[in-house]
Amino acid sequence: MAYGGTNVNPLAATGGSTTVRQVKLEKECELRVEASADSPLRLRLLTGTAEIFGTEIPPGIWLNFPPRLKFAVFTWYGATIEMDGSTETDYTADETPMISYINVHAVLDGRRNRAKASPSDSDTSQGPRVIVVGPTDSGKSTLSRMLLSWAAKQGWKPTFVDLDIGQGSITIPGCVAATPIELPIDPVEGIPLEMPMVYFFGHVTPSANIDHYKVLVKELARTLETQFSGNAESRASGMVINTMGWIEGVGYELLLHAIDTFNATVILVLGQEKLCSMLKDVLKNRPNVDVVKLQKSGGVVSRNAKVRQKARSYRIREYFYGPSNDLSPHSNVVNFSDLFIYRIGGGPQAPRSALPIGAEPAADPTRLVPVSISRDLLHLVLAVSYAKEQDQIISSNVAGFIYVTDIDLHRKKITYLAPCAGELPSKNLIVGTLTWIEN
Ligand SMILES: Nc1ncnc2c1ncn2[C@@H]1O[C@H](COP(=O)(O)OP(=O)(O)OP(=O)(O)O)[C@@H](O)[C@H]1O
Repeated sequence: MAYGGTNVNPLAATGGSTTVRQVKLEKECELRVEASADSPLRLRLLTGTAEIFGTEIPPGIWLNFPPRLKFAVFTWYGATIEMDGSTETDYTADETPMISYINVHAVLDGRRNRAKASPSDSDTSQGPRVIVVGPTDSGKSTLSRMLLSWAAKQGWKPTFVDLDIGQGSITIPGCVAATPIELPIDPVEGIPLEMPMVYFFGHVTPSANIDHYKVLVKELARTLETQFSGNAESRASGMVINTMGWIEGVGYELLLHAIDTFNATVILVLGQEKLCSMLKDVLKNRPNVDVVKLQKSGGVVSRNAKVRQKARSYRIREYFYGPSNDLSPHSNVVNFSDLFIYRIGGGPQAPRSALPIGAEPAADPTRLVPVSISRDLLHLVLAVSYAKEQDQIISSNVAGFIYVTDIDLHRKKITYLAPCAGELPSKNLIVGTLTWIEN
């Protein structure tokens, strides 16, 4: 496999701006923008062709960007862009790693074509299973997005798997999820939400319950495997798997677990030599696995803990109210007895009397524990499980989420916000530590 590469060295930043203006981009250059926090920004393509993270911008049409969105408008052949509104920052860069990224896409495309050509052979009919790894803020989600959009543009239907429970892009935080990508991803609306497969972990870091996290990753992989076995098109299109930025210690173990569980065949390592050489070493006996180092883009914006927390809140808000406040969630009041709430993990595994002398009862990380309704549930986000039976809850995907807005202990009533009116698809709910303060 041959992958090219270039250095990253952005041109001088021009800082934030508020005027209507035109920006001329030379071929293979990009305009990097951070939309302002409190005023609108719109942008349109005047001449040439350009794309935002792999999705072509339609000529002449104004695109409206939500506050704080960070993105780049890249052109392969040259373009003129018009911007209207204010930005925190915007500047052009003439050195990007885009050539090396598109080279990766070309290799993946070849593999998809080979897989398509032999649909009945179970070994060769599998398209590339790409996993993108690297430290926090190395551009993993962005690269995943580009690879998916370029593939979709060519008619493939790759599956996007997002294992990043902190800053995932398929649904709310605290979940591992997958969805087929049938069209290039909309630069403003993001990943389409028609039919994602979502498993709720309920925490924003896997360290809250490593075993539970692994169980969910396995369940997701198992479900996708079943879907692939009956769908040659999805199988040939393959997967792009986005991961967390936790790459040390247990985080590294979880990366290896994900590589194994999804049978990844291409590992793209962004911006870290050490991780790349560790992975090459540990996978050297697997000739069908390629470990490829790629440059991190100079445009990737670092986000501190506060910014990440805000982004999580924003994702939850977006789930209930829509990206442009275009959805109307419903507030419902039900009796405590109408819902069965569970958490995963905790509680002694076996009574002390059943253990060998001297052994301490350990908490079972994957035990289903019924939760009695109290004011502790206030402001928590709960998942509605598809499971019909209790013992299926841990291995079931979820239908959606509710947000607890009031607990009336006296009347034994719980008030919650749900994305739509009517009864919940199931009474079995899962709770973790995912909170949200609506503002
Ligand atoms: N070339 C670019 N120009 C401008 N902004 C960019 C560029 N590439 C990425 N970004 C922005 O930088 C931020 C971080 O990128 P991204 O989310 O891809 O990183 P990550 O490695 O997935 O992060 P995490 O630490 O959450 O795993 C995002 O807001 C993204 O839109």
